[in-house]
Amino acid sequence: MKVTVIGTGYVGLTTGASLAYLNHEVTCVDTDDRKVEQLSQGIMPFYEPGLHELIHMRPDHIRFTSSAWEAVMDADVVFFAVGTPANEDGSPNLTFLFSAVEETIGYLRMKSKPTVLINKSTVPVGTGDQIDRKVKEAGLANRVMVVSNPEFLRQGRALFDTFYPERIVVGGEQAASDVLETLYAAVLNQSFESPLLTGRPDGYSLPDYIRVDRRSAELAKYAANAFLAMKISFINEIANVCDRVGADVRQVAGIIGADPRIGPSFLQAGIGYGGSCFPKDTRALQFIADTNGYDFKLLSAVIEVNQSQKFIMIHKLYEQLGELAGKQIAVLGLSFKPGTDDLREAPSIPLIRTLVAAGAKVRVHDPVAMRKAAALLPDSVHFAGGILEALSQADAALLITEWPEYTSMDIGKLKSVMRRPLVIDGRNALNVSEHDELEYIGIGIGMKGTAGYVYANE
Ligand SMILES: NC(=O)C1=CN([C@@H]2O[C@H](COP(=O)(O)OP(=O)(O)OC[C@H]3O[C@@H](n4cnc5c(N)ncnc54)[C@H](O)[C@@H]3O)[C@@H](O)[C@H]2O)C=CC1
Ligand SMILES: O=C(O)[C@H]1O[C@H](OP(=O)(O)OP(=O)(O)OC[C@H]2O[C@@H](n3ccc(=O)[nH]c3=O)[C@H](O)[C@@H]2O)[C@H](O)[C@@H](O)[C@@H]1O
Repeated sequence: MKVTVIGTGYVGLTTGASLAYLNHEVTCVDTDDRKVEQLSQGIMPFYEPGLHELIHMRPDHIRFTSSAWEAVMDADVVFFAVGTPANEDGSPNLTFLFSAVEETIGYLRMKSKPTVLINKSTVPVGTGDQIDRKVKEAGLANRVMVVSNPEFLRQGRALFDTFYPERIVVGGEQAASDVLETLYAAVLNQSFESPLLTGRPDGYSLPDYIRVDRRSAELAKYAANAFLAMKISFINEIANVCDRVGADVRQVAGIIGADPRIGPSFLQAGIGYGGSCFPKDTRALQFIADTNGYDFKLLSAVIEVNQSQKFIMIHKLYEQLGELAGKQIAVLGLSFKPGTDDLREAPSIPLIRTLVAAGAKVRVHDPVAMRKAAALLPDSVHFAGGILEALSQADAALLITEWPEYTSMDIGKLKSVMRRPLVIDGRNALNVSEHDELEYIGIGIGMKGTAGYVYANE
């Protein structure tokens, strides 16, 4: 099929690259000329494992342009995958989406070929209906259909999630979802050769193709993210109780997660969720509920817990060091999670700003996100060329992102360069043994000193 993807961010580029790999003819459009120029030269605008290689596997099936005109005129389907960032009040900003929609509809007026408009951006319920109304007002109802096709990929695992999804959700009329079933046929019946080194996961079963109405598809996207965010805030609250009563949240999570009604995933306690989606989508759902006359109390608590959770690291640091002024602090990890250089809503940024404001000398390290972080952090922050340089002479180290480089660190070496061997692990990710003699503090696991774990009330 001839596919046009509008927006070449994490979602658009992943969608375009994977459909090109599956032998569709893909044109990716972006208003950012610099991005288009880079992509045309084979340079990735962001870090996503395997994406660069995937695009190079089908160079004849994918092209990049900043002009939507030709791409839309030729297309069987047009994806919208532009950003829907949060406004000040939490509502999603739909300016980019409607600008792309208006432009596309303008071109569709001059085209007789049937076209399906597929919205992949995360949008409030009713947005698809609004697009549909615009299509009808333009007199295109007989040849243009509008569907919602929410995206569930995770950054850092975008290709894996795209080739091996649990479900593909399509909201819209039957004829349009039939077109998408053909478009995604290779994924739905897994009739492609895996482009990923990992291959098809053991025990993987074919994805469900879920046909629903457009509004349910739109709401399901927010509901999925809100539920996952709720699991994280829940386990973080349990972790905070663990710290006070002398229990280990890792053990508690293991026990509750063994119940299939709860499930083991998204029960990793730490300093909370970040990224471009959970924070924005939870606020958006709260806004949607609110403006429709419903006070979503549970969701408000999820958001509130997450906002304070990151600062638990600072409290723990004060407890240990008393005063932060003049102290040297190493920060390991800047991106909002491993496998990405994305810093949107990354807890590292407010944490580092707080440390600097308290007078601490901060050295940071991240395997991929340092270049992007430079623009967001105070000038006094030192960007270390390596992990040991970051830790050198540190009074304490904060582990913010659980990159494998950090979790596999040689503890002996780490201790040998630090002034005080104090590590606060915001992800409970370090494997610290009895003999390490590290002052190790996690989230909801007490403090490990030479006398074993010590809890707040002991
Ligand atoms: N990042 C993620 O992991 C996921 C994101 N989503 C949703 O997908 C949507 C896109 O997210 P990302 O890919 O992260 O966004 P992004 O911010 O990485 O990329 C959006 C792209 O759209 C381009 N753009 C904006 N207006 C345009 C226009 N009128 N015409 C052409 N290009 C235009 C921008 O220049 C940018 O390159 C959002 O609604 C997000 O909530 C959904 C699932 C996963
Ligand atoms: O709508 C989106 O954009 C996407 O949002 C998330 O994906 P992503 O933000 O890439 O990352 P996750 O792996 O879900 O992690 C989000 C945050 O939660 C944190 N997290 C995750 C799991 C956990 O147990 N504990 C925890 O603190 C991570 O550190 C990270 O900061 C969802 O997992 C995707 O399904 C969804 O498509």
